[in-house]
Amino acid sequence: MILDAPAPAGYRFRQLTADDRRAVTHLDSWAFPSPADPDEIEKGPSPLTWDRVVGVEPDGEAAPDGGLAALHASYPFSRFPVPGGTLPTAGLTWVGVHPQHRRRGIATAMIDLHLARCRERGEPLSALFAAEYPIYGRFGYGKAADDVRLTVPRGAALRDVPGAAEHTVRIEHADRGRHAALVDTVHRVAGESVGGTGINRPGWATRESAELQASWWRDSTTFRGGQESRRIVVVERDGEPRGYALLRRKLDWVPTGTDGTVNVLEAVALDAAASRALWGVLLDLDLMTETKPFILAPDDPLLALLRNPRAAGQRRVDNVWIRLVDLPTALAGRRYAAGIDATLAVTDARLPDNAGVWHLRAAPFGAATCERADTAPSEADLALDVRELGAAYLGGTSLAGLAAAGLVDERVPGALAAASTAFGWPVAPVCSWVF
Ligand SMILES: CC(=O)SCCNC(=O)CCNC(=O)[C@H](O)C(C)(C)COP(=O)(O)OP(=O)(O)OC[C@H]1O[C@@H](n2cnc3c(N)ncnc32)[C@H](O)[C@@H]1OP(=O)(O)O
Repeated sequence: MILDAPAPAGYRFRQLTADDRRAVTHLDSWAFPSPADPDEIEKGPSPLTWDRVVGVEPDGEAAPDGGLAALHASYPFSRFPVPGGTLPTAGLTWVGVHPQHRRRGIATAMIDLHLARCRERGEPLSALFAAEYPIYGRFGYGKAADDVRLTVPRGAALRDVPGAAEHTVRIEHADRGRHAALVDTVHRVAGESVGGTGINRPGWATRESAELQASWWRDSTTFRGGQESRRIVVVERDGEPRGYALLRRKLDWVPTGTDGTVNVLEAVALDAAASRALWGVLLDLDLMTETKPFILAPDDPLLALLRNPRAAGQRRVDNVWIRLVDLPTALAGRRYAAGIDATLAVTDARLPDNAGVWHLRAAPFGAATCERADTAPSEADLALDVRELGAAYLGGTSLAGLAAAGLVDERVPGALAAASTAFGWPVAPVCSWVF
């Protein structure tokens, strides 16, 4: 794997291994302050796949706590959902620079190395969750999905769905041995066929690696923030799991009675009836005053089932960001919601191979091709930066909306409406968990 990319003067890259766990934990606690003691964190499983973890060390004398000035890593998503299919994708994560070493170009050098390694591994996309919104646009990542955060009052009325009452409900302590297979299967199937429609949900990454699995099921008191241990609600029909929710309740006793919150970590259902059955439980737990789903797709069934969604105080938050690393493979690797035959003049300051004019052709919901075009950029149908292509890639950001903001240039009249429709997708992109 490439490591000889240039680091800023005075620093060098080093491939890390599991033996570097202590240094990684300490650096991470500098980058992301947390009340958790690094020694306590070290006792649990790490989510990292070590051959994807690269550290930055200062030349000369090693600093304390393992000597790292910075690190970054990526999660392996071999089947990352894109519109109508999947592509190998690197989930960039754990990007952190010690406060003493920041603003010297270390993150920039790490991301250049990350993109080079993605290419070497044959990953045409990189995805991430941004700790702060302004960081990643400069590196060619576009905000490709939003999620919705709600606070639903207890007992909020839901519309009826035929068949919901035919579900049985289990409420149990969440346990990896007992529930991991159920959670993985329902989660995967729900992403492949949203609500049983047969349409997939772009961005719906699965926790593929053994390391991510182990870390996901960890339930240390250190990270509970005063909440109970993790519980699971499973709804079943004819003995088959049709949905689940992972949750933690928090209860405060106040002079007027009780003030409790149901924090829902992840709620997934395979069809409308299962969704209605699941939320019926989650919105009516004793001693609770409100239910807070952590991440919901903007088109999650709950929003349509609530009789008064306005009362749940909806807030949209940026979810997955996408970077096209290998542009032609990425554009040919998804499906399009309408036929498209267009030339795109693309700029990409970090990966010049992606720049130039590309000819994208696809039948509606069919296979696509993307080839270099012998067209002058001034004569291409549309012109845009790779960042905007990343924003539109999962189908959740409209090219027309970006054009209205001056970020996409329509050079041939009519091309924008056609391309914007084609780049859309019937189901909103989202990832149900933060990586
Ligand atoms: C996918 C993930 O892992 S998200 C996690 C990101 N990490 C964190 O938020 C942890 C805390 N922050 C940090 O560790 C660091 O500040 C980082 C990683 C965000 C940036 O590292 P640095 O080495 O300081 O970045 P670098 O020096 O390469 O800066 C490059 C440019 O980005 C800008 N930039 C860096 N961080 C930020 C930020 N948080 N907000 C806005 N701009 C930023 C710099 O000003 C610089 O701009 P310029 O090129 O116009 O001068």
